[in-house]
Amino acid sequence: MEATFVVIGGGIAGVTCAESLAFLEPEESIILISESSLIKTVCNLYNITKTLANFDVVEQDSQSLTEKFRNVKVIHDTLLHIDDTNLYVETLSGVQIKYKYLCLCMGATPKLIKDAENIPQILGIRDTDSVERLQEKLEKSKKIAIVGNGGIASELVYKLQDVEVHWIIKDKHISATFVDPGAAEFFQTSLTKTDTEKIVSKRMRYSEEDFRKSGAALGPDWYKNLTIKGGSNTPTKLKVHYQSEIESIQSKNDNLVVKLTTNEEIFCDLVVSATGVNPSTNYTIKNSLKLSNDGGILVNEYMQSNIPNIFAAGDICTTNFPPAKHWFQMKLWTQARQMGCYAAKCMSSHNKNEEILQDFCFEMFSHSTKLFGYKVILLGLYNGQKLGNEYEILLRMTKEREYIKFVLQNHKLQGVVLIGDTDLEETCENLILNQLDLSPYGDDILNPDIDIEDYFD
Ligand SMILES: Cc1cc2nc3c(=O)[nH]c(=O)nc-3n(C[C@H](O)[C@H](O)[C@H](O)COP(=O)(O)OP(=O)(O)OC[C@H]3O[C@@H](n4cnc5c(N)ncnc54)[C@H](O)[C@@H]3O)c2cc1C
Ligand SMILES: NC(=O)C1=CN([C@@H]2O[C@H](COP(=O)(O)OP(=O)(O)OC[C@H]3O[C@@H](n4cnc5c(N)ncnc54)[C@H](OP(=O)(O)O)[C@@H]3O)[C@@H](O)[C@H]2O)C=CC1
Repeated sequence: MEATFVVIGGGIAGVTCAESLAFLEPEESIILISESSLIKTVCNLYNITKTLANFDVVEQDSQSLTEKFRNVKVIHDTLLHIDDTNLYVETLSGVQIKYKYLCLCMGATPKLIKDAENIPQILGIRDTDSVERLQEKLEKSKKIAIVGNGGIASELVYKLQDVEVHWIIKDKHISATFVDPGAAEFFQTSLTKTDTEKIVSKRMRYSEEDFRKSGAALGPDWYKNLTIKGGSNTPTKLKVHYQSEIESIQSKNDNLVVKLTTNEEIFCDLVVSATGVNPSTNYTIKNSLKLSNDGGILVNEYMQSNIPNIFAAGDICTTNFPPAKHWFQMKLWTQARQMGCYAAKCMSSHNKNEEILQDFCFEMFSHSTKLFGYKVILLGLYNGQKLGNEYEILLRMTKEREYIKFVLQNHKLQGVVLIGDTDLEETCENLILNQLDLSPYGDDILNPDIDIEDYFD
């Protein structure tokens, strides 16, 4: 078997890459290798601003892709080996597929705490199977511990019902991968809300029917229609263990004893390790691909690895080019989609010997999500990333309504955190991109009596 373009992985990066190739190269053959018959696709895409987009994510039968694009073939199989000298891949079922260009989009797997190897009550979350396992174990649990202070932990803590939750975080404030201590304080009231008081999400989400197995990472609002309930008949109780790490976990008669670096001990039924991801390395290759310290395939500004006709996109790759001032990589859905699309453009341009222009999406970091029931928009260097101590912060907060943080350097906007319905995303994006001198406006820029949007119209 052979194809001009072979793409591996049925997650958002791989599927977007295959779809984009089909559009850009209608006369060339494309093979997508997906481990399952369900693939992730994006629909109802609309741009909120130049860099921010909202979209629905649906899991579709891979046949829909082949029906839509006659030059795409989907093979349900697993990549085992790449022979990059003779340009073919070998799969688990023994098929060899020759390629001219190969794009690796095999995502990542949860990076669990070390005790997980020996203790089955320590779980991670990545795909629908792992969530089902969590649901099953939770039903029998009265008390659980969650370790990690990023996206998954923040979402789980808000969603869990009928269980006592001990949230173990290294930092002085919650949700540290996304927000600063001020915003964490803003979220505090949400933490103590009862289930019925919690704000219902109105954003993109899966329907019950869509929530099926695919092996790919779950995405925005994955928990929306799920019941994630413990086995306690009392309402959810939460205790946050700040500046704590796990020292050891012992399993005693199906119960776990979690010892923290603060010497505290937690007796619980289950531990959820929400401690980040490791890029997939579940294949072999004849010559070496250069990897970053975190195991990601290093890619240049054209999503190209050190082996010229092997490209990579999404959670499996680590960017290795001087980024634009306001951009940095994070393992997120949006970036996986953008990289999948851009890798397709790069491979196609390479194939046609055309010049490649870097995509606008690498100009500025942008992320739209939901935390503790609030809309959260992060733009540019929203936490002062890359700025050292050389920046100022302007804040405006109205309890339970909005939290706005501007990060300024030399009176120019470098990043923002917008929580709640602020309607400021477009204005802020423009101010970051065009680096307007804001000194004439002073602190008035966040004066609630002034409509910033009008100001900069
Ligand atoms: C619980 C959860 C919630 C999240 N929420 C958000 C959110 O709200 N917003 C956001 O922006 N991001 C979110 N993310 C992150 C986002 O889902 C990922 O960044 C994104 O899906 C990565 O896409 P990908 O295509 O690179 O990888 P994946 O989705 O991991 O897809 C990789 C695919 O490759 C397949 N594969 C692996 N190895 C092989 C092989 N050897 N051969 C063939 N196929 C293989 C896998 O089965 C999988 O289908 C969330 C992640 C999780 C786990
Ligand atoms: N709403 C959203 O946008 C969501 C996004 N996601 C994405 O899905 C992926 C997986 O999510 P998640 O697992 O939460 O990963 P994240 O990278 O978001 O967070 C991992 C957290 O675990 C901490 N950590 C790492 N190792 C340890 C350890 N050994 N002990 C204690 N804490 C540790 C990290 O701290 P430190 O950084 O200090 O190492 C960090 O706080 C991420 O790419 C995430 O961005 C997931 C859910 C929602």
